[in-house]
Amino acid sequence: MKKYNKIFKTSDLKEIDRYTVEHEPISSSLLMKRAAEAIACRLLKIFPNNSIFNIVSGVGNNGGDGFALAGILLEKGYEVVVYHVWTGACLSADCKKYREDYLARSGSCVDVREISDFDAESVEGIWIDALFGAGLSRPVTGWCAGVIDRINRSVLPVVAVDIPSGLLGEDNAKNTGSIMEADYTLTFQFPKLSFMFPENYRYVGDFEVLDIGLHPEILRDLFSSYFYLTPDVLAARLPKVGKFTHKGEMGHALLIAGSYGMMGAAILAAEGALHSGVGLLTLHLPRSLKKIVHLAVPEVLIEEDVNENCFSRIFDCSKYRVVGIGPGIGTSTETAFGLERLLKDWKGRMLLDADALNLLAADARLLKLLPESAVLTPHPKEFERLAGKSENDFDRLNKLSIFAEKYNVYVVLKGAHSVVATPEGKCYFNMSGNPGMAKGGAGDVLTGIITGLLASGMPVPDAVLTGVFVHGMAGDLAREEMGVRGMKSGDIIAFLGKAWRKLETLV
Ligand SMILES: NC(=O)C1=CN([C@@H]2O[C@H](COP(=O)(O)OP(=O)(O)OC[C@H]3O[C@@H](n4cnc5c(N)ncnc54)[C@H](OP(=O)(O)O)[C@@H]3O)[C@@H](O)[C@H]2O)[C@@H](O)CC1
Ligand SMILES: Nc1ncnc2c1ncn2[C@@H]1O[C@H](COP(=O)(O)OP(=O)(O)O)[C@@H](O)[C@H]1O
Ligand SMILES: [K+]
Repeated sequence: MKKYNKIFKTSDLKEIDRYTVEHEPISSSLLMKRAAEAIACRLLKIFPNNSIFNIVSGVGNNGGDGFALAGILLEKGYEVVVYHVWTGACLSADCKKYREDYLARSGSCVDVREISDFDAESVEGIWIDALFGAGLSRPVTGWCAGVIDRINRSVLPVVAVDIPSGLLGEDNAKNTGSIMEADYTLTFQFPKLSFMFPENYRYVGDFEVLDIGLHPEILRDLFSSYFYLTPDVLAARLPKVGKFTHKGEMGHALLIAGSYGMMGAAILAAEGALHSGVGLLTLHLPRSLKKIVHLAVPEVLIEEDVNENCFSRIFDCSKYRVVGIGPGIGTSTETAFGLERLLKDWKGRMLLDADALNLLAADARLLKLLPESAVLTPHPKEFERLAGKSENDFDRLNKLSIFAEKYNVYVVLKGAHSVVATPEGKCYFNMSGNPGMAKGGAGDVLTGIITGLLASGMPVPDAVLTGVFVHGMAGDLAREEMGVRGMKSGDIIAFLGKAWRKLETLV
């Protein structure tokens, strides 16, 4: 079974590097060349019309990547200038080698030993940031910070090699030094943890992970509690749907959603579940509102609440494999009572979203009633109500992990890189999705998808991770057709079938 890809600490890179050099085996300078070739290849695809490259190199191996890249671009006939910023007196061995190779081919190089040596104003083309990489050990201050600040004031695009210079790989929240504001970051082998945080988008820009063939054994064996989701791994975990499968096997889900004025949430969630393989779906609805839903989603079975306008009580859940509750249910006292009764009675699979989470936050007693391995899908505001304010994105991630462990639940913190925290203290970052999904109702669709997958019997973590990824994938397909502005939450549903097909073809 394919394993989920890990996000390592930047401080782990030295060990991964050392292991690769020893066991592939490959010399460190050839590994650097391989990395530079991967950067060159991607760079020329992103900027097909650019002919001038201004590479800012430091003295470590990130600077070495810069010189190796400069050599490759020079050979291809591009105009290249390296600004070699002497941030320290000693060059790493490979930086020295590729600097000498580059100079031997009459590559243009400006030695920058103080800020007055660095003129960023008359420059054309694009900037390549190879000043500091994973070896950054402290915030960047002094005249080196001036180099970063001048590039940040430039209007030219900036592409960071491995990591924007000055950005710390994990907790960057208290960094007071200068940090490069890249438009793109081309990072080696795995994304760095700090790339996942909204706070750092202004530095990282859009990032891509380049496979530079670091040794699979060390990537497998080195510990990390952080992972990122890729379609190949999820596809390999999709259960087969057999020829003689019947609807009973695909599972019967109960969705408790909607209230007066919020029936759209129920419809979106129901559609999400129906397009994610559920065998049977029952929607539990306030009495007066069932007609609207039956016309919109004829495939669902409907169960009426005793209350006209909101959810108040469920009497028997025994026939369901999963109960999903929350989208659009409101927070009335009747609904709070209904949720409390449900939590006291139901110990099976469960997903809680939206107002169900707000009700949990309002009454901490309810948290203790959560069934084992329940799934919670808060957005950041809902999570704040549940777990309190966070000082910054890194702090929020820690809180999330602690919360998931404490209550023995899976928590999906929704966002551009939604993160799934597990009861075992692991965190999985989603890599699909786009800002076109930042629209009301997108979360309701996700609730439906995960509820549907839980009904089909998939292991809980696989159902949650697959649901989060495929939701983003459908959003990405919708964006391809109608763009970030043109798409709406219902379009995520419209493209769910194609997203499933795409994932299934990777098996
Ligand atoms: N791992 C791999 O498999 C591969 C890795 N590769 C590349 O290697 C990069 C990591 O290289 P690296 O370890 O040499 O670190 P890098 O960031 O270039 O420089 C460290 C230097 O900066 C200095 N320094 C630090 N902070 C500072 C500050 N605030 N202000 C001033 N100086 C500061 C530090 O000094 P010191 O802390 O020792 O005083 C040291 O001199 C990685 O990001 C990737 O690009 C690829 O080649 C391919 C394979
Ligand atoms: N910028 C973004 N990039 C990727 N996905 C996003 C982005 N903004 C929102 N989403 C996704 O859209 C969904 C929004 O959910 P939520 O905030 O609960 O919306 P609602 O409550 O209106 O349904 C989440 O799954 C989230 O991950
Ligand atoms: K860099």
